Parts: sequence; structure tokens; C-alpha cells
Amino acid sequence: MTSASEVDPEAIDYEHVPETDQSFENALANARDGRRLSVADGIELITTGTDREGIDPARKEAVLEAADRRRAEVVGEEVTFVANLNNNVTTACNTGCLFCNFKDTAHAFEADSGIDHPGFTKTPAESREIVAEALEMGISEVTSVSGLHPAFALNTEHHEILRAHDDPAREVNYKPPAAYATDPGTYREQLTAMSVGDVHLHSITPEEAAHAKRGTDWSYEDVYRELADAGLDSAPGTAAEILVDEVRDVICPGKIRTDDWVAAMEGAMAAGLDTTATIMYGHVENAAHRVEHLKVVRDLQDRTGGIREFVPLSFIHENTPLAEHGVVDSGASDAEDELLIAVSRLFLDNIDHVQSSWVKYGNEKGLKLLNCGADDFMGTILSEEITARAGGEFGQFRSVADYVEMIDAIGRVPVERSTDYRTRRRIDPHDPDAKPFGPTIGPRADGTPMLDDAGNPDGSSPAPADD
Ligand SMILES: C[S@@+](CC[C@H](N)C(=O)[O-])C[C@H]1O[C@@H](n2cnc3c(N)ncnc32)[C@H](O)[C@@H]1O
Ligand SMILES: Nc1c(NC[C@H](O)[C@H](O)[C@H](O)CO)[nH]c(=O)[nH]c1=O
Ligand SMILES: N[C@@H](Cc1ccc(O)cc1)C(=O)O
Ligand code: SF4
Repeated sequence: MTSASEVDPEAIDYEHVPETDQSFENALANARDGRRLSVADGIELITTGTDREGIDPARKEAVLEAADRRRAEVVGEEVTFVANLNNNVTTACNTGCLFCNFKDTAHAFEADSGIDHPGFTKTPAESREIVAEALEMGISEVTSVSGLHPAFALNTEHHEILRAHDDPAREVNYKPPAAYATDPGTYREQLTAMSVGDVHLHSITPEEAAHAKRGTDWSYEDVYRELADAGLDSAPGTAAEILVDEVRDVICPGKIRTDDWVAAMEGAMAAGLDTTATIMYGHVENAAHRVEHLKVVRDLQDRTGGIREFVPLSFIHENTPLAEHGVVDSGASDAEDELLIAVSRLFLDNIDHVQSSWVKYGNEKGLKLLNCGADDFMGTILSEEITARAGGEFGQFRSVADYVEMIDAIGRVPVERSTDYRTRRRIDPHDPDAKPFGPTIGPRADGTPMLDDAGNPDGSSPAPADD
């Protein structure tokens, strides 16, 4: 497998390059008039014109303004967020993506490895306890994404199929749970465990679905149906990275290819699940790749209609193999982030919601992006590991009160939403009866704040001692 030390950024020779026979002015007129954008239009807008070097500030403002106006037409002035928990099950993963510092080599997790490592694996019982506790705090959603642990199988039948291979470790990346210090259980068991009460369970990325069917002839739809039966409600469209294979060949040669990612998403939607779609940008890809990616997502949505939000993930570079080996020395610039959000809004004319992720951008830029085409501000999450391990520094949670204050400060309307956006609660920041602000949509949510001022679960601090 390629390691980052073998990637020479100077030697990457891409077939897709940001050259077009379109003009910036024509592309902008198409965007303003609401015509469906071509890839050439998208490239002109995201580069502020291929006729000149660098980003032109006046042209950039014109693109951001067109996107902000489109956002207002499509979804109005509401800014949504979800009261959710991230519960990632394991960091054990051998896939070796060069942008990822979440994973730890799975070998270190073996019972007799003797290797000290910073990773974790939770049992289904542990996952259940964590979700149950957060449910009491008022969450309505659990998001769970994990490393591709070699002992993970869909269910007991899958374990038998994997075990029957001559050399399971080499052929199908499988080792039995008994080899590991902690047994993650099956995907079915983990989802059953996390599906507490009526919480919305958002889990199993296309890459995880591929892992949950490895070594079998099952379809993605079969896998997602089985998991829906265990309690899965919707699937996160991460693992998308850049949906152009020449970029995947560089940053994630061990991952499924673009057509397989699309097939997994179609399988999830055929099984009746909603999905989201993501892009992870700001590493070795160029502007043409970003727009080609948007085209893959728009085509998929034309066929399915099941993608409810688009989530741009700006690459956090610091502690990743790509940065450690000098392949990249930064992520995207502020202007690139703004244009990515704006062109996503304009290009994806069939997806209503574009997320601004405070995990990636922080509060200040995150709020700015809500004026560049985005309308959703992510979730409370309560725990964050992927970005933090890569060097991100924007923390582990936002409270409902944080959301109300921030969204009000930019003159928009704070709205707590369910994962599928079908349930919404508008919050009046100036209504004294609405204070203190807590979630109300989750099955156990009664408006009590989830966190106290110190960021601890509200009610968890010990009562002051009597004197
Ligand atoms: C860490 S993986 C976990 C789930 C599963 N292993 C997978 O790959 O689908 C989830 C997503 O996190 C994102 N991610 C990982 N490292 C990142 C980084 N350094 N900066 C931004 N996003 C990152 C990628 O888009 C990736 O698909
Ligand atoms: N739930 C969302 C997250 N969660 C944080 C992730 O676990 C992760 O840290 C990272 O975003 C992976 O790249 N992040 C979002 O950006 N949006 C969400 O809706
Ligand atoms: N929550 C978003 C995006 C996301 C989820 C998990 C992650 O680890 C990263 C991003 C989704 O539904 O897809
Ligand atoms: S992005 Fe996912 S598959 Fe790739 S190394 Fe990280 S955890 Fe593993």
C-alpha cells in the first residue's frame, strides 16, 4: 500500500485540471438566474475565473452573494442544529488513509500485542450505557462512525463466512474477536445496543458497509436492510473524501472507489434509509476535482432523492501522514472554504441543506459560512475524536444556549431540528420563558440544558457539601 512518504506532490499528474471554455461572467449569470450549473460553470465560480491566477476578491463576493440569496430562497432565514451525540465505537483500522489520524493500527489491539496505543474499542454494553446517559440529557440523534476493526462482522453468519476463508487476515481483513483485548461485537449488536428508546441512529458509512459485506456476495441493500432491522435510521455519507478516483489513489488507496461509494449510498436509500453526503477537501485535489465531486453527488440525488444534507469537511492537516511527510503544509484557505460552501449551494440544486461544521471551521468562520450558502450549523455532538486527533482545536460540544446566542448574533432564527429535518422547533432567543435553553425534540428531552456552564452534563456536579 502507498505510504505518504512515497507521494511526491510535484509528480502528481492529474487528468482533471481546472480549465474550461466557459467564462466567469457566464457562469455567474447562470448561477444568479437559477439555471442548472455545468461542471465548467462550477469550476469558473469556485476559482473566481480560470482566466486569472488566484482568487479575485470582488468576484468572490459576487459568488458568495449569489449563494446567500439562493439559500434564502430555498430555506429562508432559519439556521438549524441537532441535539446529538457522537459515539464512535473503535479506532482500530488497517485501511491506512493518508489524511486520517483517527485510526490506530489494529495489530496493537490484539490481546497479546504488548503495544501501548492511544486508541479504544467499546463493547456493545459500553456503547449502550453512553447513549442511554446522553438520551437522559435530551439528545435526539446518535452519530457513530468507526475504524474498520478486523473483528467486525455484520452478524454471526458473517463471522462464519469470514472464518471459512483459508487465510482470513490476508484475504478478507478478518481476525476473530478472541484475538483482541476487547470484542467490539458485531455491527448488528452495536446498532441494537445504541438504538435506545426512540433515538435516531445515524451510522454505517459506505466504507463501513463495504466492511460489513466483505468476503460475501451480499448487496449493499442487503447489508443496510439487516442493519435497519437492528435499529439503524439513516447513514452518514462520509468516506466520500473526493469522489474522483485519481485523487482517491493518492489519499486513500485502501478505500472503496467512487462507483462503490455511490453503490453503497444507493443501497442505503433502496433499504429505505435517508443519507447525507460529504466532501473532504483542501489537501491534494484541485478545483476541478471539487466540482466533479459535486456532480457525482448531484447525479446520485437526481436518481434517489434521499440525500437530506451536504456536509463539507475542510481537511485538518496538522497530525496527518500527508502533513508529516510534507505532501501538504496546510488545509484550505478561508476564501477556499467560503467558495466551497457557496458553490455547493449553487451547484447542488436538488439538496436543500448545506452544513457549516463548527468542528472544522470554529465559531467565527462557521457563522460567516452561514452567510455564504450554508443553513445548518451541525450538532451538539458532546464528544469529538476524529478532528481533535488530526489537530483540530474547536472543542467537543456546543450547548443549545451556545447555538441560540450565536445564531441570534447574526440575525437569523435558531431552530432545533430532528436528523431528517422533519421536526423543527423555532426558538425565540428573547423569550424569557424559553430560558434556559435546552433540547426538546429527543425522546427524553424536556428543555433542560444538556450541559452546565462548565460543559459538564447538567445535574452531574456534586451538590455542595453541607457545613
Ligand atoms: C475517520 S472516518 C470513520 C468512518 C470510516 N472509517 C470511514 O472511513 O468511513 C470518517 C471521516 O472522517 C473524515 N476525516 C478523517 N480525517 C480527517 C481530517 N484529517 N480532516 C478532515 N476530515 C477527516 C473523512 O472524511 C472520513 O471519511
Ligand atoms: N455529526 C457531525 C460531525 N461530527 C464530528 C465527526 O465525528 C468528526 O469529528 C469529523 O467531522 C469527521 O470529519 N461533524 C461534522 O462535521 N458534521 C456533523 O454533522
Ligand atoms: N454528521 C454528518 C457528517 C459527519 C458524520 C460523522 C463524521 O465522522 C463526520 C461527518 C453526516 O451525517 O454525514
Ligand atoms: S478514514 Fe476511516 S477507513 Fe480511513 S483510516 Fe481513517 S478510520 Fe480507517
